Amino acid sequence: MFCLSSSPILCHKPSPMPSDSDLQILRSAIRDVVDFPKPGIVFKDITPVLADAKLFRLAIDCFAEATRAAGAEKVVGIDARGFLFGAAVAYQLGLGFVPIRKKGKLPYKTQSAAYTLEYGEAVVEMHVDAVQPGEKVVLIDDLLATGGTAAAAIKLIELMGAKLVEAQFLIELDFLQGRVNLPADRVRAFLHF
Ligand SMILES: O=P(O)(O)OC[C@H]1O[C@H](OP(=O)(O)OP(=O)(O)O)[C@H](O)[C@@H]1O
Ligand SMILES: Nc1ncnc2[nH]cnc12
Repeated sequence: MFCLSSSPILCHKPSPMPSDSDLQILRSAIRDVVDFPKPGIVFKDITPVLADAKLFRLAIDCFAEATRAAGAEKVVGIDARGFLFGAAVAYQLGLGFVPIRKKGKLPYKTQSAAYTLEYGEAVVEMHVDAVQPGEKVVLIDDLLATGGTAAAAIKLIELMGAKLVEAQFLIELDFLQGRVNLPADRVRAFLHF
């Protein structure tokens, strides 16, 4: 699309925020898989959302409208499911996309952060030049459980001097209270379980 605006975000029509009934349809498409990847975990499977064109668009519209409203200048997505939503949102809004990856996958100089999550522990990394000091970034992932992964990602963003304007998730597992490990006033989830 040709555009005269100096702000890339203004080049794109705002996406409509999905209605409550749309969110209900989206919620009912999330599949529970019991005892995956470990006994005792009820895994929230988003693949039925990804596979359905209308539902995938609804999910992207949720993130895109919130990201636009937050005034983000860049989208950061978490390996791997955060890439599926984050990259599409960045494209939709005309913003750059930055991957935070599991240890050993990024080729250039990295900053790293260790963390624990609902079913394990890991290390995530981000390229040292991926975000700029003062840059407004939105963090996107599919799911907030204990908040360990997102807290590590936010630590990387802030170590680089960028400003987290919002951390956004398609799903929040409310009973795990992951928000307490994050800046709760800048956390948004579209579906709650
Ligand atoms: O809030 P937490 O307890 O930290 O858990 C949430 C994280 O767990 C899942 O990622 P996972 O590490 O399974 O990686 P994947 O996206 O590659 O499947 C999910 O996509 C979040 O990133
Ligand atoms: N219960 C869960 N389902 C899907 N992804 C997760 N990541 C952490 N906990 C999860």
